[in-house]
Order: sequence, then structure tokens, then C-alpha cells
Amino acid sequence: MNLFFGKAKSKTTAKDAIYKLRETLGMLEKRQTFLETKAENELKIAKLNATKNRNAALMALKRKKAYESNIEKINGARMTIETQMMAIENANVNLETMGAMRAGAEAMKNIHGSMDIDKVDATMDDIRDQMDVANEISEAISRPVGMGDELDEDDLLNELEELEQEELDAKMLETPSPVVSAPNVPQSSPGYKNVVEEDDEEAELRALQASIAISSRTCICIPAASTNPASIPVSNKHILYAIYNTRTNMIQLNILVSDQPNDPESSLYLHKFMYTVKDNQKEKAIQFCRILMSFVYQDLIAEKRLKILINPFGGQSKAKNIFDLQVKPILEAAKCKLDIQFTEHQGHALQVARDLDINDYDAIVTVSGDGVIHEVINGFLQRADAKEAIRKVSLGIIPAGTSNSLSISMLGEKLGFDPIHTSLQIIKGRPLAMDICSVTYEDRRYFSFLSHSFGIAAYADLGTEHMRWMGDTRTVVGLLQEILSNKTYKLEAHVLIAESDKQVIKETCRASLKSSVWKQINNTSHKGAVVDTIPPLSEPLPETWTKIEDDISFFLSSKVPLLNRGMLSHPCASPNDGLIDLLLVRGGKGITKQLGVFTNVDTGKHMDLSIVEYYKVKAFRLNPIVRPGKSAYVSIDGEHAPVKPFQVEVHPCLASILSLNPTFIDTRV
Ligand SMILES: Nc1ncnc2c1ncn2[C@@H]1O[C@H](COP(=O)(O)OP(=O)(O)OP(=O)(O)O)[C@@H](O)[C@H]1O
Repeated sequence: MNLFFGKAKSKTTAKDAIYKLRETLGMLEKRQTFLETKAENELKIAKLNATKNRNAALMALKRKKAYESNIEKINGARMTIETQMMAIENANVNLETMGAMRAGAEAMKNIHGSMDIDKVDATMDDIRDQMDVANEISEAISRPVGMGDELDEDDLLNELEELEQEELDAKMLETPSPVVSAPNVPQSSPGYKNVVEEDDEEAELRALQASIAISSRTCICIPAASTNPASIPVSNKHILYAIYNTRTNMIQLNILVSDQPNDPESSLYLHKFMYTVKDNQKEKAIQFCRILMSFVYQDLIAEKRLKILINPFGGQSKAKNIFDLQVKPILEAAKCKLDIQFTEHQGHALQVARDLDINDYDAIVTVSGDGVIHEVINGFLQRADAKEAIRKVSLGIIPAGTSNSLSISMLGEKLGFDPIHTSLQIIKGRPLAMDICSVTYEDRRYFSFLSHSFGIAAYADLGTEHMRWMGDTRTVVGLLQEILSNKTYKLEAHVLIAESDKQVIKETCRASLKSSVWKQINNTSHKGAVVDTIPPLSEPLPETWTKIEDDISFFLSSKVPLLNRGMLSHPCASPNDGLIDLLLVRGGKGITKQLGVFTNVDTGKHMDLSIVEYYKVKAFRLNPIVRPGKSAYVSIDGEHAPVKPFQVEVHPCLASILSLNPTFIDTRV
């Protein structure tokens, strides 16, 4: 029995052991595959974050190393098991061999009557020696490895750097380079001088540095790797960003390049110039980028933090496309921080400005028409910290409306509609102080920045909504309709006039256009709400106010010179003289004379006509009188306002708008 069970147990144990070991081996193989997948995933994460999030990439690499270390341990264990299995199989074979040998020995003994047992012992000793060796190997292989202790930080960083390099190389291949897209970069014009040899990067760097040092107005950019590199004169204003990338060892310059450098109204195109820097020039490259950035930004805020408000339905619903395709790439090339929001309903922009955290932004940019700007100003001025908010956060305009009066008054009829030039104005503009007017009715008070109109101009603005498909031409058509039907409107007005002599007004305007002084935003009292200084609407006005009681065709006051394309109605309007320009044409002057106003308004020459009264005023009160059975309109900033008594007062230098110039366009008065 003992012998039976002993024998049977011995055979079963060997088989069971091999079976169990095979099972364990299978389990270990599965675990190894699982860990290898994990390690691969971590590698992917590290690659993804290599250039964006260095910490995340390093952590992923650490986890990958830990998985790899586990895999190594499993390899060790597998080796041990396989060795054990071989040993058991060998032992079995040996056992069989021994049996055979014993049988043979018996036979030999029987045949020869003797058997040499020492040889059997020697064989057994050999087997035991092999078993010992196998055990030593398996012990050594399966010895636990510390989790991360042995990880060499330098190795990790080297690996990360390789990943970053791979990522950047891939990106660089995608980046459109001016060298490749050369058609927009004039290379052979006589105006452009060849200054460097293709492979002389040091000379390139020196030439670039020298060009900056010589002039603060232009520098030279040389497309690299061209067969015939040429210099391009670039205004410092058009250089958006310069950066040296330590990993790629390249300088990148983001620049708006003009197709006609001598024409300030020419089109601008965004280019990203790349220059390879020699290893021993790294310090110079860093210094060069720093110097260039300080030259091209001077005291301006670089990398502005912008709240972007896009009215998807403004103008002809093109605002989103204008922003995505033309504006955003430029703001991003200047490394501006963008917080983009679409307006969802009328009054939404007002809410955003009212609730804005003013410490988070340098400017609020409207991609819209004048209607959204009006809302933003009113949102700011509804706040408890109205004056501080509107002073601290500048306005920025990307024209995407119908008239874009403020934008064209700042940059002209062409550039004022151009998304690239107006983007540049946001990047390189400084805060231009801007007067704001309070408008008070019996039951409400709000703020305006453009115009106040009663008479035929108000009709042209508001009575022509059904002709919106015409774009800004509708207002011209509306004016003609009113003039040709000899329309007049009745009013009673009181005006606080600062200047009524047209020649004096013109001379003052010319002087201010010549001056390049930037007026300061009103800092005297920049806390709290904006308070009016004129008597309330319910109270009588002092006798110093001029009374106008008449039939009129135009009562049109404005803070900007151009109310529309081709409508230079207020050629002497200033952004910050603390006064409103009032254009008054009384009724009964005849169609011909009125047509004279119409035909001269595109050049501003209508101001010289005898029927045109032109005043600089501080405030006015207007009572529109609507004749029975007739309709009339009051337009404030181009929007409908009640046809009831109201008054307007200018609040000097209350807001600021990002501008490239210290005043409005030169109207050549
Ligand atoms: N999502 C929206 N849906 C409806 N109306 C909106 C939306 N967003 C803004 N608005 C309103 O649209 C009006 C007009 O907008 P905006 O000034 O941008 O264009 P516009 O009137 O075509 O241009 P302009 O004022 O130059 O003529 C504003 O009064 C604004 O409140």
C-alpha cells in the first residue's frame, strides 16, 4: 500500500507540478501582454504632452518605466518556471533513465554478476549540480526590482526631449513657411536688397540685430534656405511676435507682410518666418528675440488678454467667418489670450460687460456692428464700479456690422472694414481716450458713443430697415427719398454751445490732427457711477443755453466724423475734445440746396454751405414735435429711441478704445 501510494504519488506530483507550472506560465504571459499595452499607452500620453504639458509627459514616462519594470520581473518569473519545468522534465527523464539503467544494471549484474554503483552516484551528482545552477539562475532573475528608485532622471529627460523633438519636427513639417509659400514675399524686386548668403546664419542674425539697432521703425527679415535670399522691409508695427525655441533651436518671427510696403492701405498677410540658429548662437538668439519684442511693443501691452464678443447675426451674418478665418490666426500669432463668446440675444453683450471680471482682461473686443459696442458701453456704465471698469478695460473693434461707423472713423473707409488691419489695431493699439454721452429721457438714462438724430437723417437710419439687403447704401437711398420729398420736422431744442464759428472749429480740428499727443483717459475721479452736471430734464435750463425752435431737415449730432461710408457728416468730430459736433439744417431751404448738402457730404465740403450750421456743443435738450398724422424717428447710435423730450451731455475721456492713432482719420477740413 505504502509502496503503491508512494509510487503513485511520486508520478502524480511531477505531472501536477508541470500542469500547474504551465497554467502559471499562461497567466504570467497574459499579465505581461496587459502591462505592455499599459506601457504603450503611457508612451502615447507622454508623446501627446511632450510639448504642451511637460509635467504630465514626465509622469507618463515614470508610469511607463514602472510597467516596464513589472514586465521585467514577470520575465524573470517566467524564466524560473520554464527552468523548473525543464528540471522536472529532466528529472523524469533521468528517473526513467535511472530505471532503465537499473534494469540494465540488473541485466548486467545478471549477465556479469556485478554493477558499478559509483557511476550511478556520479550521474546523480551531475543532475543535482544542474538543479543547483538552475535554482541560482531563477533566484537571480526573479529578485525584486525597486519601483522607480533606479530610474535615472537624466534618462527620463533625454527620452522626453526626444519625444518633444519628434512632436515639434512633425509640427514644423505642417507649418506653412514663407520660404515654401514665397509668392507673397517679394524676393526679386529692385527695392529689396540681397544681404546674406544662404548658409550664413550668423550673418543673418547679425544683420537682423543691426537692422533693429539702426532704426526703430523698420527691420529686415530674410527668408531662410532660399536660393536667393532677400531682405524685406517690415514696419515694427507689423511684427507680432519673436520667439527662440530652445528645443528646435530656431527663431520664429510672426509678421504681417504688406504686398505694397509703401502704401499704408495695402493688404497685409500673416507669415511665420523660421531661422535655424547655430548651437553656439543660442544666447544671441534669445537676446535678439527679447530686443526685438521690446522694440516692437515699446510700452504697449504684449500678449493682451481679450474678451471676444461675436454677434453671429451682425451685418450680413459673416462675423463668425471673419473671426475664425482672418482675425483669430493673427491674434494667436501675437500670442493674445482669447476668451471667445457668441452673443445669443439682444442685450447679451450688455450683460457680459456688466458682469465681467475687469481684472481678467485688457480689452473687450466686439466682432460686430456698432449695436454691440453700444451694449458693451452701457453694460460697463451700469456697474457700481462703472468709471473704473470702463477705464480699465479698453474697447477693441473688429468690424462685422453694416455701417461700422466708429471703425471707419478710426481707420478710414477701407481699413476700417478690414479684419487684418483692425486686428493689428487691437494687438498694437494703445488706449485712446473716448468721450461718452449720457442720454436722459423722463424715465430712463443710458449712454451713447456715436450719434443723436432727429429729422431726415433719423429716417434714413431707421425708416429704411426694410432695405437692409442694400447694406449701408440704404441710408443714402433714405436720405434722397426725404430730400426729394422736401420733408421737414418740427422741434424745440436748447443747446449749450462751446463754439459756433465754423472757421474756428476747422482750425482747431486741423491743429489737433497735426498733434500726435495721446490724450489721457479721465483719471481725476475714476470711482463709482457717471453723474450728469446739467439740470435734470424736468428743470428749466439757464439762459446761457441757445434756444432753437424751428422746422428742420437735419438735427444730427455726432461724436465721429464718418457715420457711414461716403457720409463724412461731421468732419471736425474728435474722439476726446469733450464736445459733440452738431449739424443743423433748417427747413424751407429748397430741394436744390438740400441736394447740395447731400452731394457734398462725402468730402465734408457740405460744412461750408450757408444752409449748414455746425456747432461744437457740450450738451443739448431736444423736444421732437410730431405733427398730427405724421411719423418721426429719433435715432441714438443708430438705434430706435423714443420720440419724446430727451437731453444729452458729453462726459469727456470716460472710456478708451484700442487705436493705432491718437485721433480720428484726417478728414482734410
Ligand atoms: N444672437 C443674437 N440674436 C439676435 N440679436 C442679436 C444677437 N447678438 C446681438 N444681437 C443684437 O443685434 C443688434 C445689431 O448688432 P450689430 O451692431 O452687431 O450689427 P448691425 O446692426 O448689422 O451693424 P451696424 O450697427 O454697424 O449697422 C444689436 O442690437 C444686438 O443687440
